[in-house]
Amino acid sequence: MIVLDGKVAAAATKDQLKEEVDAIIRAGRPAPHLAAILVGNNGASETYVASKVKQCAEIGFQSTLIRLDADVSEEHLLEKIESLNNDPSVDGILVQLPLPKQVNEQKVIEAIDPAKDVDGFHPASAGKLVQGLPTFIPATPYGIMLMLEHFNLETKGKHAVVIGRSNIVGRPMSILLSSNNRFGNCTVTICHSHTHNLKEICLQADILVAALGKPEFVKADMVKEGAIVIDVGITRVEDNTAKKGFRIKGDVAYNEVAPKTAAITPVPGGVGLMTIAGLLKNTLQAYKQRRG
Ligand SMILES: Nc1nc(=O)c2c([nH]1)NC[C@@H]1CN(c3ccc(C(=O)N[C@@H](CCC(=O)O)C(=O)O)cc3)C=[N+]21
Repeated sequence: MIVLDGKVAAAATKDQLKEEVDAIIRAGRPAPHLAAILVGNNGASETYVASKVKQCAEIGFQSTLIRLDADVSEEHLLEKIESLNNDPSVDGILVQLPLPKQVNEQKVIEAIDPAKDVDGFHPASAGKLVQGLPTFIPATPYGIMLMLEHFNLETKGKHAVVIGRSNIVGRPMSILLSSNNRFGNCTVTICHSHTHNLKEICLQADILVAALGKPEFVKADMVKEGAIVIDVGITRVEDNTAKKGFRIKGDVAYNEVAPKTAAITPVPGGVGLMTIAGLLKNTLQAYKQRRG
């Protein structure tokens, strides 16, 4: 069994990015610039956005963090996005989700200039992904692809089962795995809350992607011997023995599942770190497309 270490794979991606940014800076050109909008003060969102900003600095990107109050109006948030759309120094725009209930998330996603849509959540980006056209791939599925690439795992012809059909992970992941490319060409089954016989379907998976957001949902009796297991879950569960008062749990019961697998991603330290690597890669891509 190999542990698909996100720290190792993300470091490799970031080293490549840093080299490219160094060359850009040496040429006297401006650095790629990511603008992130964080609304309110959700603990997990704070952690993720802080990590994104820090990692931008590590590879030489410029970043701007815009913080808005939890009770911000939709109108004000849309105005902020419009000003970032119109700011030529901004290459990528990220609005951290989830948003408070007075804001229509879909409206916000559609307000972002597709040329700066480094999350790949805009319907124009999602549509291109479905048609196999070049686009911004949502960061988590992109990160998983980079992980498969780093560890040189084969996907062609395999049966991939994706649990979860969200616009940010499950659905784009299933599209990528079924696409005609190096880390696709799978036969894909998408499972969700209405799926009958989930366990039997999971047992047929050569590649099992758990992206449903239920801690330790995937048990050993749902996993085929020798499968590749990708755990996208990151739920904070209360734990008074932990320093911060919580622990992070994946969607896979790691301890019982890992021994059966050929390869598995840990949580934390797996897909989450690759998600940020995917976002950074998209930001450099946006820079190149916008500024040559
Ligand atoms: N517009 C938008 N884009 C996103 O890409 C987006 C989002 N909204 N909302 C929330 C999800 C979640 N997400 C993560 C990013 C990093 C880690 C990460 O770094 N995880 C580390 C640390 C975990 C921790 O310490 O909490 C790990 O898994 O080892 C996890 C999850 C991005 N998301």
